[in-house]
Amino acid sequence: MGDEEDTRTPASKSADILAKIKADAEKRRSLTKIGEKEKNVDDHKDDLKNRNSLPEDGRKVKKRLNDTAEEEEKAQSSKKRKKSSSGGENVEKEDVHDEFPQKKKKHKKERKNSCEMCGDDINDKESRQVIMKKLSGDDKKGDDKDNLEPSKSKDKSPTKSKHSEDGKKIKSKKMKQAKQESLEDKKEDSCGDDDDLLSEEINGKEVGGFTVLGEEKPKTPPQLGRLLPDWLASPSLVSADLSASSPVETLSSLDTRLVEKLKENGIIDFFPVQLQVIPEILSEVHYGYKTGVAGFRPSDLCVSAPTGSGKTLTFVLPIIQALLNRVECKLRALVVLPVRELAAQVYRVFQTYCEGSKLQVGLIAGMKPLHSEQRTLVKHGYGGYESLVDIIVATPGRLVDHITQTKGFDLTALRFLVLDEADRMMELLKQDWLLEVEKAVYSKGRDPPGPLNVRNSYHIQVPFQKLLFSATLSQNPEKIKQLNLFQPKLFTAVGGGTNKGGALVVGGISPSLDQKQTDVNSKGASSLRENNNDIPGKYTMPAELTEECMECTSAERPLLILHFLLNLKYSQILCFTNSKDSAHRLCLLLKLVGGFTSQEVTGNTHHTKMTKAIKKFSQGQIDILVCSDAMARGMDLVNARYVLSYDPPKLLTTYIHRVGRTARAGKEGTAITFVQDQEFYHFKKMTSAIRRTGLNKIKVPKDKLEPLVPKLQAALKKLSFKIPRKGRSKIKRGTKKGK
Ligand SMILES: Nc1ncnc2c1ncn2[C@@H]1O[C@H](COP(=O)(O)OP(=O)(O)OP(=O)(O)O)[C@@H](O)[C@H]1O
Repeated sequence: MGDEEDTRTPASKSADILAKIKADAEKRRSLTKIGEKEKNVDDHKDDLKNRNSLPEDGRKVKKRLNDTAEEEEKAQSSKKRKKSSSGGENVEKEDVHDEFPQKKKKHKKERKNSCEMCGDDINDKESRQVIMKKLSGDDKKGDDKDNLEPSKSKDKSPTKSKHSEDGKKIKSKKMKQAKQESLEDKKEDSCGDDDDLLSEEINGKEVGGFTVLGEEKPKTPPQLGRLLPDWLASPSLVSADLSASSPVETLSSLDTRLVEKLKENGIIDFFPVQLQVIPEILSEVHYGYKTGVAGFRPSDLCVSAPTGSGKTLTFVLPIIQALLNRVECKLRALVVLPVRELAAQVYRVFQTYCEGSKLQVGLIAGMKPLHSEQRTLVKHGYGGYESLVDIIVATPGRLVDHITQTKGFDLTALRFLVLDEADRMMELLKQDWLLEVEKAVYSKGRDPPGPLNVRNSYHIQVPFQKLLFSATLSQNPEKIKQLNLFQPKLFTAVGGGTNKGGALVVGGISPSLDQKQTDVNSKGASSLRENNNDIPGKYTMPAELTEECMECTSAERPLLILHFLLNLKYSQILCFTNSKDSAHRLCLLLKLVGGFTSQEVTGNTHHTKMTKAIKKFSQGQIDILVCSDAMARGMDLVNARYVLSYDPPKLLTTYIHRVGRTARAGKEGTAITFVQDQEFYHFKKMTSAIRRTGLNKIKVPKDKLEPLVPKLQAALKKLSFKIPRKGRSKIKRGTKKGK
């Protein structure tokens, strides 16, 4: 396009050149057209593009013309300055040229040369200017260059003159002025509010014959508040303070047989969560397990209470009481837990409190082969299959195995479904175990919950109630929705105030919901939201727990353990690592040092070995039990006094469950977390939601650790022989295969 315009310019030699370029390009185009007749329009466009890129000569000419025009304008402006002013900058610039006539000549020569090359008529100023404007399309650039040119020439001069110095001063003055102007502009811009007002005033008005439409400013959206379902927003509050307990007799609705059992097992008082939740469950079985209150289906319950606050008995007791007077043995209660050791633990509690009654409890957690578990669940009688159990404690995987493979395994009479460690169970929902259970429950003519109609009003609908328990229960409505809860009710623990290490209950002591809401929105709570993407205000820590954070290097960690065991004579220590390998290595090392008893318990440990180790630890026969996070949840190690986190946990929930292995049932306990310098910030931030006071770092003086170094080094030397180097085992295996 630009080329076409140039041809239309007044007749000049430069214009001729441009015409030449155009003609050249035309030739090329025509040649390509002849050569490629069958090419489509796109090819033609490409050709035009090539045309723009091909005439290198033309570009050169354009450049030269630019240079020439610039030079000409410089000459013109210097002449004008000469005429118009007698002082200041212009005078100085004139002088520069006057002083250096050679320079002037050189400029002229350059112009002449360039014109010889391009064939332009340099005397035709008008044409040159027009060409210049057309080609460059930017007059200002040329002007700027013009302004700079004299100073450039000055710099190149062999001697520095007075004038040139003056010129510099003037230039710097100019620069300052420009700076000031730009600063003022910026100031104006930064006065946001005033500016906004101004623009609003101007907006829609006539300015210089134009209507100012103004800019559309983005409006900041109003901040959204938390909008929760009613049952989550207004939970029933339970005190986390275990000292606020009441004698077991205070629960008048509890069967006397169970009260006796409790006393036999040394339980004299009920903890707050038990005092509140047991009557709630019992109220729905007052007229038997077959109907809810007034024939309505009972609400599902969610209970969030700190670790070691007695949640297990909270569901064990009312379930047993509901089924105590049953006539026919049918599977009516199902308790699901994430791991088999936990399932075995809860199974033992059920057995303890069912002892002496006709109720039968079963365990299906994969500890025995499937067929031997099947024999304990159902038998084939005269009238078909009969259930041998009233209550089953299960892990989700094995439960699904029985639903799909065990003949006569019938869930249609199920009254209670308990999800202990419910937040973990929600994570396992991906395995669809709950869908399988619900499918089995609503089969063989049992109607799923729905509106009352003539058909279902004729026969009694056994209500199906879900009970959820956890110390870190997710109150994220999206997650909870997956559980298909029916008119759920939430019991959440609050209270206690700060514990000895500064950790506290998120929410604080709050008799009223309003108070709780205030605390929920506190700074700590908001960081919890950040960490977990969950609704805050749900995690509580045992008030008897003392938390410590020990700053150390990676190499110092085993030394610190030796210091605790050998110098401070600590015992009943649970030591958590972040991996099985790490636990294995540490346990080996500690055994090599000697002087105390240690044992390892991880996900790889066989369950009989694990049960033995837990028993020994509870009896005080093991000083330190090194474990992975497989042991972090739910395990009731009654005598654990110290919880060491050899590696700091990555998640807040993991931390809560780890430290919750101590300070249980109102007993004192200490949690010590080893934190390296670079890990401290993350750890502090992660745990900030469960503490109100700052987290203090403790350091053991080096002089206390140094005497232990030779012992550790000797053990490490032995350990290097015990643990094969990377690849050694592979090589061995490889050679075996080769053989
Ligand atoms: N009322 C009570 N009085 C004294 N001890 C109790 C009482 N209730 C439960 N316990 C004991 O407290 C310990 C912890 O109970 P439990 O295992 O039920 O806690 P939990 O809340 O389920 O903890 P976690 O969240 O870690 O699983 C158990 O040893 C249990 O026997």
